[in-house]
Amino acid sequence: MTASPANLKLTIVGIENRTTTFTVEDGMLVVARPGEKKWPRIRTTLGHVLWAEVKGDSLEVSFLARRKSTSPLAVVRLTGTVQEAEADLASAFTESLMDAAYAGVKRQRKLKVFVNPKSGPGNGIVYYKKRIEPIFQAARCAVDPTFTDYPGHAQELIKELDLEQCDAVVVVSGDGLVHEVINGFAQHRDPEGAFRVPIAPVACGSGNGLPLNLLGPQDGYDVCAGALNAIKGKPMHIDLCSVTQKDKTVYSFMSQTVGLFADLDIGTEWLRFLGSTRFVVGFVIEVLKMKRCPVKLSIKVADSDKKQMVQKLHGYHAKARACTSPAEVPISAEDTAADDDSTTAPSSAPPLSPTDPKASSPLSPPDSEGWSTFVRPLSYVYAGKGPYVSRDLMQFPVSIPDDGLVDIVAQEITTRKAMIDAMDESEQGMQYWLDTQHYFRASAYRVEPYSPKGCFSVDGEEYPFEPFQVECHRGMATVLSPCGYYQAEFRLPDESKAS
Ligand SMILES: Nc1ncnc2c1ncn2[C@@H]1O[C@H](COP(=O)(O)OP(=O)(O)OP(=O)(O)O)[C@@H](O)[C@H]1O
Repeated sequence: MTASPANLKLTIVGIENRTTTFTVEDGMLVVARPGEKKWPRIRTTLGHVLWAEVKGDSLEVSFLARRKSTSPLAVVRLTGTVQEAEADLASAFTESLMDAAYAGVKRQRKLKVFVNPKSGPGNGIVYYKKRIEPIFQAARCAVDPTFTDYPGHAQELIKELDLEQCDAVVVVSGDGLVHEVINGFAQHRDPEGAFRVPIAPVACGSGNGLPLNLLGPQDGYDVCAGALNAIKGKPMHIDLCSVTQKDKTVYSFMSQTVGLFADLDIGTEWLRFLGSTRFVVGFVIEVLKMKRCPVKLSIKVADSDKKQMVQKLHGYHAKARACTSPAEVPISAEDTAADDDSTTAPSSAPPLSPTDPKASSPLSPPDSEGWSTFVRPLSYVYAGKGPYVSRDLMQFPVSIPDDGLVDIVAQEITTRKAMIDAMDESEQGMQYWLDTQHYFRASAYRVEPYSPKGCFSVDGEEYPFEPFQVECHRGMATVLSPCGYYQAEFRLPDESKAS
């Protein structure tokens, strides 16, 4: 049989004594099972095929598929007996199907898996055993699982990771355990080699910013989509931020915050049972308190024009989508402010409305080294990489994965109503357009508290409320991604209304 993915077809009668026809057409696997009542015709992309083989007279085809376009992914494993007359055709079919399903991807990855039994509402172990492990087994991956026993357990083990024996580190948890893995890599005897090992997050926590950014809002919380990404995702570089306090440095892949959102992150541990709703409830509680954030914020600004930042994002996405492989995703010179002139002043004044009486820049002029100071009273400072920090909040909508710039939101004190209203479409990042929400892209920034009391959160984990400096390091870590860029759509407000 001269099988190519365009014309593959196999009809056998050996699966549950029914005639089953497998067809590959237009990059899809179609399985027709006329006698099957519940799911007679399954259609799924070749990328969702986990395994296909004939061994002796046994056929197995395993894949992920959705019953409806909005359903989560489910594992389907079809096994049956192949008659002697069908054997050659079935072997040729499964070999061609596997070639197409794993084009450009190493089969049977070696996966180091961490499962946090305590993350989010505490479903990690159940999800792992019932939904994730069967996918790894179907794909014949070599899996080394650890159920973490205490905070810091994953970090201790990752420091000693045998890099030769690991194609990816899978983190079945929230963002806190990813933070541990990143900092374990930094302490590895070969940190450069360790940071080349890609991380594949599978969402089981409360925030799950990283899986949302990599898999998008539809699949971000789908543990099957996360498992598939671990098996087939392609390496994508992301920036890390070093956060230095006194003589200690930690690495942050997602966020650093002081003020309202830090109080929320740290102060709502008791609401963990609510899952991601914890952050919505916590936000309302903190807005009602409306505390000031007593800090001095200094920034090495690269960009602060909101519309231009959106246009740059769109330019980046257009190029990224034109690439077939994440490794090819380019960053154009005009998108890479971190390269040469990251210490220059903002390209234009922040977009305050023309009638705003305070329509002067909220930043002091830059000093000789390019540092400016934010000069208005603050409610919070929220900085980070990656658009989503949780399902309900696209905090950094114009973030680009590896351009060496960290996004910084400086929220000026405003009314409670304005803060609550702004959260209305915060899952689409619409708070970005608030006049009182100042947004900078920067190579570095510093925060110096004026008061001894407060909370400081890095990737959702608590750190001392003491001065800190952050520097963004271009492409320092690696994650797995289905497409090579953050999957979050963000438009100019007039475009959003038009659609
Ligand atoms: N067995 C364990 N018992 C208690 N804590 C643990 C255990 N294993 C890991 N941890 C810690 O649990 C903390 C929270 O984990 P994680 O961030 O993964 O979940 P989450 O907070 O629910 O999610 P998110 O960070 O996305 O909001 C991390 O600081 C991690 O170190």
